[in-house]
Amino acid sequence: MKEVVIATKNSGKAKEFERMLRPRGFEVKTLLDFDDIEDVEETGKTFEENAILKAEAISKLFGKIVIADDSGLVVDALDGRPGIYSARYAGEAKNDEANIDKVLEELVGVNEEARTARFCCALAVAVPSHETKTVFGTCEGVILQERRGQYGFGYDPIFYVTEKRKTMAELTPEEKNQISHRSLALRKLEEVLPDLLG
Ligand SMILES: O=c1nc[nH]c2c1ncn2[C@H]1C[C@H](O)[C@@H](COP(=O)(O)OP(=O)(O)OP(=O)(O)O)O1
Ligand SMILES: [Mg+2]
Repeated sequence: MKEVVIATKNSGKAKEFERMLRPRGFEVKTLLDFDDIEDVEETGKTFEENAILKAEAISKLFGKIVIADDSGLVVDALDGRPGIYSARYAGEAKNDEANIDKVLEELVGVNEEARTARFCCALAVAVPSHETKTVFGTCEGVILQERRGQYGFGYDPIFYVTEKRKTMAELTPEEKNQISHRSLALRKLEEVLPDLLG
């Protein structure tokens, strides 16, 4: 089985990559499979820049091809926040529940039509001695006033996908992987780098 390393410590992302890549014949390794790998500082100004920082740092460390994912929630009524700061929106501790509470509080009094948002995902592939490639995927939705659903991770319970009439957290993992920003970006990656994932 071919191995692919994803430079993430997020178990929600890790499960999604496993579910998407295992049927394509890959064994997925993430940073959760290794001890003591330091966090790569996300000092970029865009999802792409942060994905490149993570992919290149871990590729250099392992001497291998590495894919990194930088993603987040962009809310129109909040001028694009939490955006690249999604993981630590309510504080350094990276707490999904606190992050959701903060977004809901900031949107109190904002009516449904103005609660549009999108999930964004930049994937970067770092190949030793080659130029790093990036792709980008988005998924449009609306922020509800309360949580719904048990699946997924992060902001999924408050992100309503209009065409599915469900929140991301009400979709099964398979259903989420058919429409998500992450799966769209991965499909683009297959087009850009067919030798890697084809
Ligand atoms: O499908 C998603 N469904 C719900 N929430 C999501 C999704 N995709 C990203 N998100 C949220 C989670 C986290 O608050 C932030 C990602 O931040 P991001 O820095 O890319 O990841 P992270 O720090 O959790 O792990 P790592 O950097 O090790 O990959 O956006
Ligand atoms: Mg991060």
